[in-house]
Amino acid sequence: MCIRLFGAYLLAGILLLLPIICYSDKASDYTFVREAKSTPAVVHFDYIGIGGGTTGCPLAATLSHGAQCFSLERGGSPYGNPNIINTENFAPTLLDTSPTCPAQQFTSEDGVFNIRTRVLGGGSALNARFYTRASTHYIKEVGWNQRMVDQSYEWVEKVVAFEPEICSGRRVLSEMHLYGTKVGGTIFIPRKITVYLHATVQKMLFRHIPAYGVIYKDAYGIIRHRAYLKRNSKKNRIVLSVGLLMISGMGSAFHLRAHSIKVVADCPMVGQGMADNPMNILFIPSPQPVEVSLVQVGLSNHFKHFLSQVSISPGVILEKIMGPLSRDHLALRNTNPNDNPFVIFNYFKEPEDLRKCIEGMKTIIDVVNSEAYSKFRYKYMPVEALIDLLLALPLNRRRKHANVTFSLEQFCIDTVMTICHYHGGCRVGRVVDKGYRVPGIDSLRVVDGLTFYRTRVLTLKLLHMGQRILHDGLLRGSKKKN
Ligand SMILES: Cc1cc2nc3c(=O)[nH]c(=O)nc-3n(C[C@H](O)[C@H](O)[C@H](O)COP(=O)(O)OP(=O)(O)OC[C@H]3O[C@@H](n4cnc5c(N)ncnc54)[C@H](O)[C@@H]3O)c2cc1C
Repeated sequence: MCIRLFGAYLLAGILLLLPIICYSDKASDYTFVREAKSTPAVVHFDYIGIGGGTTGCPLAATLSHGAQCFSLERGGSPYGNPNIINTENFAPTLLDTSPTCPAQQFTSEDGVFNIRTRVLGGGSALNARFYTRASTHYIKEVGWNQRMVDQSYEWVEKVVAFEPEICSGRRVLSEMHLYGTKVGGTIFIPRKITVYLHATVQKMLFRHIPAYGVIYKDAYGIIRHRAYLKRNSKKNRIVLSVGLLMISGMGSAFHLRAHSIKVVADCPMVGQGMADNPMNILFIPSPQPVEVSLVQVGLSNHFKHFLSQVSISPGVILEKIMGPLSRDHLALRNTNPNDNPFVIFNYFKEPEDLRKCIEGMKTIIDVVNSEAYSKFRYKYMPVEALIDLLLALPLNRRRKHANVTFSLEQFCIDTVMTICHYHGGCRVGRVVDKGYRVPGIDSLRVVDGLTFYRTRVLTLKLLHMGQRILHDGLLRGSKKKN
């Protein structure tokens, strides 16, 4: 599987591809978005969402139908930030290392540079805008409702996703996510959402087993804020992303005790099974100017289209492996939610992943050597020279072996990068059940990218999960059995 990327984000910064001013979104009037430092010390809500990212925003919008919903995001607003709203700043945003920047860099134990997001909208505010539908096989496998899935795709494709268009600029998807999410055929306008920015949740609060609230820190570093679930609410839930599970006391008891964390539930599978889609690239210098754009063509469904377009668009060609079999784990280094954890993905541990990478690279080389591509590369640079050029760049922190130019197997291993599609670590059936509950903790749902085990159909999943949680609350409200 290959994807064409004109300006792979890390390389683009290094290689200074041509900046072209394209488009920028205007900040919307978000009266429900506030700074955490100006908030009361104690608040009560029906739902508390931790993290205002790709998962958190649409979930909050969905859950706010008929309930008071509170969303806590550790980053700031993407609006007015030129690094986020303009496509040409894609690479500089990812290379920014300032303490509050939207893209918090980390390096996995594999020696591969990676990104954690820190901004309202999360990955949707930063990412490369590549969107695909999931296969019907996948939808059946995870047990989702096909009718609702189809409806959701229609909505996503009408409101959020759009056809690739060179120089169309970036859209901040969180705007769509916060304003309305379609559930069961209706667009809800989330008047009952309150979003706090620069609100870093420190941990969840448990009374015996039920989760009943969270403690969060504001931009001044003050940890006096508390948000509690309303006691008399029929619907109350905390919905969070995974990292905080361990800090809050859910994980391997052995690991938690090593960090002096009180064990709420011994869940040894939390953090296990982490995978990341490995990415390998070739950079092909072109005698012709290269226009900057993000990932806009996926070859899974559009391979023929891609090949037909190759002659007009030189640049970087990459391949990534979707749903790699190689997996490893995530563990805490300390109890600060802002610090990066220990993460190892063990890329290419499984021979099948390596086989796919070699196949992908062979396809890329065939494209580069094709007649159609010839005017977009220098004739005196054979593929070996392109590989040598790549090796001269700080792609990762891995050892480069002597045979890397001649062995595609070694090339894959030594030059592996990431496309930031890490997943696993809190898988359905291992940590959470099909309703995204940690068994035994009814007031808690864990929904984020780490609950995936294979592919990426996030927006769709959120629409589905929001409806499930709502439905669950409504059933509880009417005293029906769960
Ligand atoms: C550079 C890049 C390019 C990508 N390109 C694509 C692409 O083209 N197509 C695609 O489908 N996917 C892409 N992805 C992946 C996609 O964006 C992610 O899979 C998705 O955003 C994950 O959603 P999430 O809700 O799990 O996490 P996020 O969207 O990262 O949201 C997590 C949020 O939680 C907040 N948070 C974390 N801890 C706390 C805390 N303690 N308190 C309060 N808030 C907290 C974070 O600040 C963040 O905003 C890309 C990702 C990156 C980084």
